[in-house]
Amino acid sequence: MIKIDSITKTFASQTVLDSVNLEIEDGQKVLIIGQNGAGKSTLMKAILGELICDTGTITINGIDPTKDRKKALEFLSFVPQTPPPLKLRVDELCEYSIKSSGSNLSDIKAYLKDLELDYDKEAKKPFYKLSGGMKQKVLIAIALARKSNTIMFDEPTANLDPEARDRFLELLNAKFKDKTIIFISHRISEVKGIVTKVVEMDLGKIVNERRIENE
Ligand SMILES: Nc1ncnc2c1ncn2[C@@H]1O[C@H](COP(=O)(O)OP(=O)(O)OP(=O)(O)O)[C@@H](O)[C@H]1O
Repeated sequence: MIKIDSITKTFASQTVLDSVNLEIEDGQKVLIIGQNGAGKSTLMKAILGELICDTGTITINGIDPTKDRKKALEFLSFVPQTPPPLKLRVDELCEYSIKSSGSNLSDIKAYLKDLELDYDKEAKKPFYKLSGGMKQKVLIAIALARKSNTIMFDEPTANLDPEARDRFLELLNAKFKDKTIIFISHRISEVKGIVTKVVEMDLGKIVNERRIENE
């Protein structure tokens, strides 16, 4: 369970997170929505322990990510909005994740296959030379293969074509029903059919929270 209790963060004179309270139960599929600059990515950074808030607390299964980041990150996988320009080859990147997280190559390959990317064909290419959509697929497969119980995606479908987006959602629905999943997206339609709760942010505040029934 993720518990966010009254967090506030101010940069210079701008309050980008303003007394944010949120509880995410195990297995929930949460969409965080809001306009550019609403504070969505900043909230994710706070959950990941990358950002220390001015006030308030966050716990991931009881662990404060700013105090024991290593332990908190065992529970979390994250796919960023912008893939980093890594010079590592795809196989080296996968190897690095396998070593640091205890995942395995056959899972990564299987998820890439589900996303219609042939690992063997791309393995020797430097990551930065892949197309935007291919990079996103590699990062998604690596994140899914980690054994964490929560997966966070910042705009996961931004670089995916409609067919790849459908495959990504099918994969989550088929194999990740038990995981806690947090999406940031501008459109509910991008993650339709999977989300169980929508959290709307505006100017650093949560302005609306609603549950969604998926048939
Ligand atoms: N390190 C920082 N220093 C100063 N201001 C920052 C920093 N990080 C974020 N901000 C500001 O905080 C506000 C919220 O940014 P954030 O990236 O969280 O928004 P967002 O909701 O994710 O937006 P988008 O939909 O455009 O990705 C913005 O006004 C941004 O300029």
